[in-house]
Amino acid sequence: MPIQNPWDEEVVQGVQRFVQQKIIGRAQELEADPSYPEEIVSALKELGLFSIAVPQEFGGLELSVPTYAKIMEELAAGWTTLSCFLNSHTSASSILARHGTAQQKQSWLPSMATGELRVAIALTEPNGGSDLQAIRSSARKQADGGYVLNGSKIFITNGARAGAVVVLARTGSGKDGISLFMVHKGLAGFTVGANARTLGHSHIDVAELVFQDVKLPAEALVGQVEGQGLKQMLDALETGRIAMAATAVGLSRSALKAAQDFAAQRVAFGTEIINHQAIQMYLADMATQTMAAQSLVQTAAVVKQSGQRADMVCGMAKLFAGETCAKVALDCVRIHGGGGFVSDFPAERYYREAPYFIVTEGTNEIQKLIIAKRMQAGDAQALGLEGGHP
Ligand SMILES: CC(C)(COP(=O)(O)OP(=O)(O)OC[C@H]1O[C@@H](n2cnc3c(N)ncnc32)[C@H](O)[C@@H]1OP(=O)(O)O)[C@@H](O)C(=O)NCCC(=O)NCCSC(=O)CCS(=O)O
Repeated sequence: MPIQNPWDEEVVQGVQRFVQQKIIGRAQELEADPSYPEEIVSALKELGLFSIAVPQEFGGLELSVPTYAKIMEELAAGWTTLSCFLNSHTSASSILARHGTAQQKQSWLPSMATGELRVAIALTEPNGGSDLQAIRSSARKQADGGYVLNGSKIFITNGARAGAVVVLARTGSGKDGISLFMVHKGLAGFTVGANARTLGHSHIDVAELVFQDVKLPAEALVGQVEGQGLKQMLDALETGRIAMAATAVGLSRSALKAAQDFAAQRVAFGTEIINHQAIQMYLADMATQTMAAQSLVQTAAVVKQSGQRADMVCGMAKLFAGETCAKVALDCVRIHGGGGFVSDFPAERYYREAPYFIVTEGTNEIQKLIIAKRMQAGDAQALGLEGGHP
């Protein structure tokens, strides 16, 4: 019986064609080229991929979460950087689509859909990132209804190239004292600091953003309600975690393919190394773990699409896919032997890129805390994980 995939096949096939025609065989060269791949970003715009979470009435594709996840996987199977161009922008679009006022949607979403306006999300601060309630950036309400924003953010993906940023800031105390703001670049007092140098994805900005007495209009407050920012962001992070888990699956698939191809042509002890059981054991584990991660990511995407709270299963997908990716990338290096340690083969790049999926979008240790907390809340039962123990 054919498996009924939960994603939109036609859209996914279009992305697969793009990856096949424009990326496969070029990723090493693209990664090594220090210039920014404008041509590739433009192609992503032409494909409509900056509009994945934008409702159709604002010019978007309004794709389902399973389709989004599959697209991220396919892009990453070509070059993980492609998915990293899209993740925070898609999270920002979904925040506006789900929580923005009619006026906010009208003024932001059409230009975000074309990619003319790229938007980043800014959570992490110099004093920490795992504990979102500990943020220190503040937005003080003014007599005219506007706000004055102060604080700084670090490690902001696409932060330098984005034309605007969704900023998490304190407007009061406690968990209900956090709000989200749409902040345009170019506002007085908003500066972009240095881009961090990173282990992989050299074309993705990892920027510092500084806000010094930035005057925001009242309309900058997402949804025009204070105190909802933490929940709005935690909800968006569920999709962000699925997206990064799917990207990790794409990378794992590439590492698996590279390892298998190398093993099929490399000769040792009188035969191609793929004929040695030691190598077969690795390949079998890599394939099984990659497929398990792929299935878990799609399960998380289906749960998220259903509208129910999905942080437990999204945490599981991000945890498992991230750890699998790191392991599969390391095994790919092992199978390449010395060749895995030099940049002539992509194995070395996969190995440098993989740890990103352990730490991004909430570290994997944070995912474990979320999973354990939601088990206490009964989500394991809802996901069908409860046993028959009396
Ligand atoms: C670890 C955390 C989850 C800890 O959260 P807290 O313990 O501080 O908060 P909670 O008490 O769990 O929740 C507060 C409040 O929100 C509600 N909630 C929680 N989760 C959700 C959800 N998924 N959807 C909706 N609402 C949610 C919860 O019920 C509480 O409300 P009530 O009390 O019930 O009314 C959190 O701090 C966390 O996730 N930390 C990790 C931060 C993170 O992921 N950072 C990564 C940043 S982005 C990045 O890495 C770069 C990528 S980029 O795109 O640039």
